[in-house]
Amino acid sequence: MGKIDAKNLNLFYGDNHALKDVNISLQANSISALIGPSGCGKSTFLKTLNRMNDLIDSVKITGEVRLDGENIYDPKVDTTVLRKRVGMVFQQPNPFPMSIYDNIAYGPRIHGIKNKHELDKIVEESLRGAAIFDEVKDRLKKSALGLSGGQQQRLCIARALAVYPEVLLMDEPTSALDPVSTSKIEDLMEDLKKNYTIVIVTHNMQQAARVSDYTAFFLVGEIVEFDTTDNIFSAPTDKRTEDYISGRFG
Ligand SMILES: Nc1ncnc2c1ncn2[C@@H]1O[C@H](COP(=O)(O)OP(=O)(O)OP(=O)(O)O)[C@@H](O)[C@H]1O
Repeated sequence: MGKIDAKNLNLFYGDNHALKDVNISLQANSISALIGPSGCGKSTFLKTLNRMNDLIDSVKITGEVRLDGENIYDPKVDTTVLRKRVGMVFQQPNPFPMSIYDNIAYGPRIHGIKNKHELDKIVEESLRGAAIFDEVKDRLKKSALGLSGGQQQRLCIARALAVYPEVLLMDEPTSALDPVSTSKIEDLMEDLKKNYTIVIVTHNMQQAARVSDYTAFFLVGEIVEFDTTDNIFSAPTDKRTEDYISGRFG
């Protein structure tokens, strides 16, 4: 059993069958990369892992996604609790228009933490966890919108960490960033996987090869191949995987 197991997972946007019988087991304390051409269902699959697709009216989902063995699509599941356990970082850094401190304290406050001392501790721990504390410690009360793009993205990672998640979903987290910020986030991911299960969508093959332990290759809604990143990049078993990673299509 993995930290997350998808079983016969299908997703339809109206008539569009966007995920076709996806079966995959994602291991704890590892980074799994989702790769594949545009429109093949990577983001859709990522969003099924914390039920973000529930927010779209036309969506129909069959099959299961198990988190620690329990189906997150069971009607009894509280999606607020689920999304606390399975946090998400988006492509564009999206800090709230408030102070750096309040960005991080936002989630914990919603979950009922009011004590200032406790919040101070969470804010510092989360910023340290996202390797940005030293850069912002003297301006915690200043607006988060004054940070650079790379700093904003690390702030968003810190914000995700502040509610003590178990899984971090990252949808192309570095595609809007310069190479230096990208490299900082990649180093950070390596560090974070000691404590979290990370799933990342990336268009960047080099990034998938650099940071991930496992790679899933998606094509028109199906997983063609899922294996260790070493195997996917050095000895793929499916010709379509080989063609994609060698740049013959996509
Ligand atoms: N909100 C939505 N409503 C309807 N169809 C959608 C929606 N989001 C995605 N789709 C469709 O589902 C399919 C998969 O899209 P998805 O965004 O998951 O692909 P992707 O692999 O992440 O693509 P990209 O690499 O371009 O981000 C596409 O056909 C897309 O048009």
